[in-house]
Amino acid sequence: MDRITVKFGGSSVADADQFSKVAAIVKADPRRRIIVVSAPGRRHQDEPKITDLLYLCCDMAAMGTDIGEPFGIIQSRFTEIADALRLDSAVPELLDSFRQDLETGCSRDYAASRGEYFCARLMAEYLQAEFVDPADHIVIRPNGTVVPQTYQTLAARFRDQTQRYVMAGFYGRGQDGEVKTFSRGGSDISGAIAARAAGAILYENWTDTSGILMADPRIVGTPRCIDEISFREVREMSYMGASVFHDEAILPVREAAIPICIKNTNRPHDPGTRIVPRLSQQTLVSTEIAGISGKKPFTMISLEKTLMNKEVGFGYRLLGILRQYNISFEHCPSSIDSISVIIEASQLDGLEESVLDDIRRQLAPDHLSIEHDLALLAVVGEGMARTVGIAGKLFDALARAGINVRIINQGASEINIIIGVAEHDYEAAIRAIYAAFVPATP
Ligand SMILES: Nc1ncnc2c1ncn2[C@@H]1O[C@H](COP(=O)(O)OP(=O)(O)O)[C@@H](O)[C@H]1O
Ligand SMILES: N[C@@H](CC(=O)OP(=O)(O)O)C(=O)O
Repeated sequence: MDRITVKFGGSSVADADQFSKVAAIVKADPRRRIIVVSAPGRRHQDEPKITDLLYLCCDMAAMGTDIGEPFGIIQSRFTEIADALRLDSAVPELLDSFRQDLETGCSRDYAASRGEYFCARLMAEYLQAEFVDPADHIVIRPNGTVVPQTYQTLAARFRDQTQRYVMAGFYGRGQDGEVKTFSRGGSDISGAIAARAAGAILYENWTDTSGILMADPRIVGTPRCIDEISFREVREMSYMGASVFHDEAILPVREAAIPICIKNTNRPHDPGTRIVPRLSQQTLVSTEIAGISGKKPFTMISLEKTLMNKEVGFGYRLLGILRQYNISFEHCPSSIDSISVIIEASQLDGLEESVLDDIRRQLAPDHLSIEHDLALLAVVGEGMARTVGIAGKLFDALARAGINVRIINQGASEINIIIGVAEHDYEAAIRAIYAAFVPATP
């Protein structure tokens, strides 16, 4: 039988009402056999996600502080779901022994993983499906990819085509055998791994928006939904801040060419966004850009040195200094006598002075400067390389909005243009670009 893997994000499992929407969606199509869930997310804007509370408990316990308050919130959220759905569940009892694990000292990854673990157990009970613990099957390498054997063991676990399985997202085990999580938002990756292992014909990712929107809805009022987007485009958009789908979640399904659909749990009949290996001709001819995303804050270190271009290995030595501090860089624009590196600001926390000192000593620049509080925006689209006037339209929009562009960079793939602006111009820049490419309908 053809099977569909469905992943429900934190907002889709935030309370008992959301659980019942999930059940209705699963039961509406008998091919939806592999279900992956995140930990309960926010029910409203001001509430923390369960995962945030778990990290908090773990950090508080490590400092010897009483975890009563945050743990109480976690406990009542799971208990409320179990009670409202009338589940005779072991989860409330398991939570008591988990509290002891936290208080006697467990790893941060183990603590964070319990949000998905308890949620999946409740969902399996509710759907009368088999619970799958990913720690038994998914082996995660230090770089966040999984060992190939993962797909075989998981495929064997999912072998009964008539059965429904509920697997916890976000974690597996490390090569040392201990519970290990993916990076934040990583249940999307778990869903992709499950889809590939099950040989699914489709990976549906259910969230709280009706697909991938052309811009972040928290910045642009009601952005247009993208009907179809390519694997390459979505990876760029997600990496640059479109948090609705994890940028690494494309990788497991890409090789198997499994299409993905982003759908809205609260509006299941909306068509959603199709993520496909290659765009259809219709999308290619009808879209200038796929969307705009962005993130912040970034820091830019800039060096000037006359005849830098003749000093073989100058850039190599600069990046070598960053490497010594285990700092990765985002972009590295250069000109004849100058070079800059743009770095995610948090990576320089506590290291800034030492890094600058090393650069001064080892590279002796004529001038060295550091600029904080920058934001990066990405305008993404496969069609951009072939369309005349995209850059003109983009920079004209920013100029009209009075926004000073600090950085311009275009990747070799030509599917994105990266623009750096001051952090305080970030939202205005996104709105200006969006309005230029998506004129308001009267
Ligand atoms: N381009 C975008 N399209 C859709 N959502 C976006 C985009 N950029 C940012 N978001 C945010 O991502 C949220 C969905 O991601 P997330 O909170 O991880 O969902 P889930 O709880 O389903 O995992 C949306 O509610 C929205 O605020
Ligand atoms: N719960 C984890 C993993 C995850 O993917 O969550 P969500 O699907 O709510 O983004 C996190 O908050 O990072």
